[in-house]
Amino acid sequence: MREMDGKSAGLRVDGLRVGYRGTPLLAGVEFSVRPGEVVAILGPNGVGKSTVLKTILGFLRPLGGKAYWVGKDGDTLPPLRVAGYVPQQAEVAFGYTALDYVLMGRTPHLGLFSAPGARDVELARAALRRVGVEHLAARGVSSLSGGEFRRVLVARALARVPELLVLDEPEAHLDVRQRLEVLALLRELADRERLAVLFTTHAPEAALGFADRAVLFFSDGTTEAVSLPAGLTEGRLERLYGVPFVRLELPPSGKDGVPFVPVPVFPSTFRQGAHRDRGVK
Ligand SMILES: Nc1ncnc2c1ncn2[C@@H]1O[C@H](COP(=O)(O)OP(=O)(O)OP(=O)(O)O)[C@@H](O)[C@H]1O
Repeated sequence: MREMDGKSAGLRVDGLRVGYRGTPLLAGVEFSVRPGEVVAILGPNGVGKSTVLKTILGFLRPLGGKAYWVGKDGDTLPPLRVAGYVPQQAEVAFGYTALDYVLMGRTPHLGLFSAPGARDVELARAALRRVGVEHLAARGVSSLSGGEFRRVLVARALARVPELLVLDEPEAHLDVRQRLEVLALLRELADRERLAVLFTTHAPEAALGFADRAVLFFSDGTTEAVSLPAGLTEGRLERLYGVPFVRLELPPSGKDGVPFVPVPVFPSTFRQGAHRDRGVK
């Protein structure tokens, strides 16, 4: 891999400050995602995870710092130029088939006023095939299950033939098996096709099972990038969510097995509603 100013190819996020109307939510966001790597962002509701993704992609202006893509040949580009994006919420377009919907992912490659051609259709079909739902090509997107629609959204991002895949809570609202399959697909896209993959999640076990590193966004506005599995300690998770965690050690299951899972412990004070009385007396 060629280096530029000592920097590997991939996404670089340098001292990013994000927020709205000049008021920062998070500062000093610093991490990288190289081709073939999966990086997970973890943090409580409302801390700014989606805001960071949108800022990296250029939909929002940074309050400070920058995010850029270093290409294989050393060129620096805005990340949006090389990215496929799977938003947290996507409009289900009534009247569109899954194939039409995935074809929308080709839009940045089409000339002004030009319709998708045979190659666009082939790339869209290939994207549906890669996520295992080519058989749904002719189905209306509004008739798809949550899990099927998630895969179609990933296919729409892949139809751009991206080098970077950015996903906002890709496994939200899915059952355990579907979550596993979507996360395994992300790992496979990184391992087999050398995509750089960045995703947000509320599940520490999703990061532990499938990511190389995690970036933690704390509610005090600070952030920390940690290696996995070692960096996802009970102490850091408690600081992240304000809930104690215990470590469940797992039996060795081969060299790639996850050695432990952090489990949240819901304190009895919450069960009894005591937290609502805190500070009242
Ligand atoms: N357009 C906007 N203008 C002003 N504030 C906004 C805007 N969009 C989001 N926010 C606020 O910024 C904060 C961070 O929102 P964001 O969606 O980035 O959080 P998140 O970490 O992705 O949350 P969740 O886990 O609930 O999806 C929230 O308080 C939200 O209300």
